[in-house]
Amino acid sequence: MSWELFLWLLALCVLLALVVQLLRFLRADGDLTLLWAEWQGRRPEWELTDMVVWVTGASSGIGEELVYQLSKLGVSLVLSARRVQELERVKRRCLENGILKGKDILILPLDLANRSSHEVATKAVLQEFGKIDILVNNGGVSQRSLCVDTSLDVYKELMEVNYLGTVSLTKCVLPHMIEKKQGKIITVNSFMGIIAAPLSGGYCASKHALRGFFNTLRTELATYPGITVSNVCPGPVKSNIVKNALTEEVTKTLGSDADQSHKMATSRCARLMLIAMANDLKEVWIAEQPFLSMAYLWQYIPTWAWWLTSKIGKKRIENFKSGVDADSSYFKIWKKKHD
Ligand SMILES: NC(=O)c1ccc[n+]([C@@H]2O[C@H](COP(=O)([O-])OP(=O)(O)OC[C@H]3O[C@@H](n4cnc5c(N)ncnc54)[C@H](O)[C@@H]3O)[C@@H](O)[C@H]2O)c1
Repeated sequence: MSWELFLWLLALCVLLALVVQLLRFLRADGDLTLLWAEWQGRRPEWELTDMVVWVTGASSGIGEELVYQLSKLGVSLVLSARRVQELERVKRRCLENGILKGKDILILPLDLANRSSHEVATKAVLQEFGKIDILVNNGGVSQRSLCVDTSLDVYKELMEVNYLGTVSLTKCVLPHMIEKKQGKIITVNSFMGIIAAPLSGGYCASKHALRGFFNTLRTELATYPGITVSNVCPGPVKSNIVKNALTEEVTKTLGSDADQSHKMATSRCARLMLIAMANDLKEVWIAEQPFLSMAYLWQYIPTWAWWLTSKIGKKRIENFKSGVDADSSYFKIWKKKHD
């Protein structure tokens, strides 16, 4: 074979490999490290057994689905949120579908905004189970309103619940993990902690703040390699987050159940979270395309990201003003093509 032919064949192979990778990327629903960990990494079924896992926001959406999947792994669970009845419903389902017994699940009502209660709650968990191996900071509230229209009280509430509440609970649990030199702190952040988008100024600020805090905490815990800090950043996932989103006033939530067909299945998001937990990944991005590409653009080509975000942003505001879900109408077209 001549050298020329060999080089042509080599170029063709490289091109084919690139096309295959591109096609894979178009179907990816997590960042490359996370998907690698799913393929080759530690399995949650081996890594997360016999642990005490405390999940906030366990009464709905991502937190609820996560505890169902955890209840099949043989862990002890602490379910926290504000509504006891909802937590009892979730506990019942855990017992019906999982391998846990009643004594393995503690219902612990908790309001993230009521910071003075966090120390007592932490003591209650330690009293019940003697340890806390994993804290999943999942509870949170979103926002749909323009900056010009939004009362400062809304921003205050978002920072109280999403940021200060989460930081407060983490600070209560941290001394225990430091004493044991062991633990995992998982915080459900958001794409809004990486990128920016109209209608979510306060939410975006609270999630950016969380990312800054937990990235700093990780550097401070460098002398404790047994304590790991993970930021989980989902894109749109099916849940009640938009329905419960705050609007211009702190007393007013969006209230309507918008079309969620363009969003990722909650079960898939929870499974990828378990992979991140089992493999101690520092930050993971969980989203279907085209949302996933937006995170890559913001991270690696911010000039293009700004250009695209301002184009999409205009449509997002138009949708919101005409009462349609901010994202569904245009991303649904992409999704239909690829389903
Ligand atoms: N669903 C998405 O598209 C999406 C995307 C990115 C990030 N997230 C994040 O995922 C996490 C879970 O949200 P979700 O999508 O499951 O929404 P959800 O509304 O279904 O669940 C939110 C949970 O947080 C709890 N919560 C709210 N305020 C609280 C408070 N003051 N004290 C204690 N608990 C409180 C709720 O009771 C509920 O259990 C949130 O942190 C959210 O920011 C969601």
